[in-house]
Amino acid sequence: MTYLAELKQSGDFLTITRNNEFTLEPVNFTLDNGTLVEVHDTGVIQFTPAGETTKDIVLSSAVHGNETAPIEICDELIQHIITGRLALAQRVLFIFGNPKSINIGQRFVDENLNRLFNGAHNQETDNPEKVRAQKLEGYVKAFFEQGSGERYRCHYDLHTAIRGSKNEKFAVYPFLHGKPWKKSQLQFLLSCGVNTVLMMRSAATTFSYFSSYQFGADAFTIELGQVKPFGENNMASFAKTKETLKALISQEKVEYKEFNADEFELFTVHRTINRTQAEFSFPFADSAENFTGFAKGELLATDGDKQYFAEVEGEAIIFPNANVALGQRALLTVVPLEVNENFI
Ligand SMILES: O=C(O)CCC(=O)N[C@@H](CCC(=O)O)C(=O)O
Ligand SMILES: [Zn+2]
Repeated sequence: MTYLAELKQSGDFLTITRNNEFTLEPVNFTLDNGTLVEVHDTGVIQFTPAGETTKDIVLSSAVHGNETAPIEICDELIQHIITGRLALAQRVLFIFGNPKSINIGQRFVDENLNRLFNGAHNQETDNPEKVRAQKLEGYVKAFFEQGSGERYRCHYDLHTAIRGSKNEKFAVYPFLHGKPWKKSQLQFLLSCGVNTVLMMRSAATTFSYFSSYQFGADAFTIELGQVKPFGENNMASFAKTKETLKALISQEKVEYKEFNADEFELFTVHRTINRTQAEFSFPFADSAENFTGFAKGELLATDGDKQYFAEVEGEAIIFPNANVALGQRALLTVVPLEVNENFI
């Protein structure tokens, strides 16, 4: 195995992944502490500690290759695990989603990988992202289904946002089809430094929705900050996230402080505005931040000859992106949500 010795010595799975953009020969080996390391593919590495475990944890990053801070967080965790600096207490599957997009420093190569999950990759044309989405679904399926007995499943898909945000860190809580939102998961997010959460109201083709819907995993897309090139991230601003993820994977149990609704800003999606025409624009500048609120009646977007106006006082924008492919989401709008009986 050309890369096995290098991986064992350095733990630098990210470089090995970046040097093998589309495929990587599977290998496995055992660390001195008894943890089994299995490389399933480029960017896909699984750790199974010796002894009893109770949780199956998926940590993904680089689903968009230009979102480097989450990549750096996972890279460090993987290196610390392989070099013995961090001993695991739980099963963990790390995924660098789109290696080629990391190397070109772009959100994606041909198609947004994070719109190709939950079966959306089955559409007509084939491209590397479609092939990759199908493979990643298979690795996550195998990982969760390998776990025997009653086990806890979670998948945290780590991103950063294109624009700045009034709430620097926030999470997207995939639609749960009426199942209750979990306060314990909000406590995990708060421990990561994330106090702002959007509750989605419809099915999606995102990685986090896939794990939530298909395997009942507690899952989020977690926006940890703003897109920056490698080396330009202020890693100090991710310290709480790193520490919380480290505790999650290296401890048998993790205690979070008591839930207090006052510590959170919760939103629910008011609507999704898709780009259907080539002529699509926003009236606001590229510098407009996520969570910017609009007065009722203010223009939000123009799609061809259709104009969208804020329907609710304070309707706020999330993920505005006029450059998405036709038919894809160009804007989410959200309105505040209070903790209610659907939170347990
Ligand atoms: O900043 C943006 O416009 C997008 C940032 C990002 O990649 N967000 C995810 C959210 C996925 C979700 O809705 O769960 C995405 O757009 O894929
Ligand atoms: Zn992203």
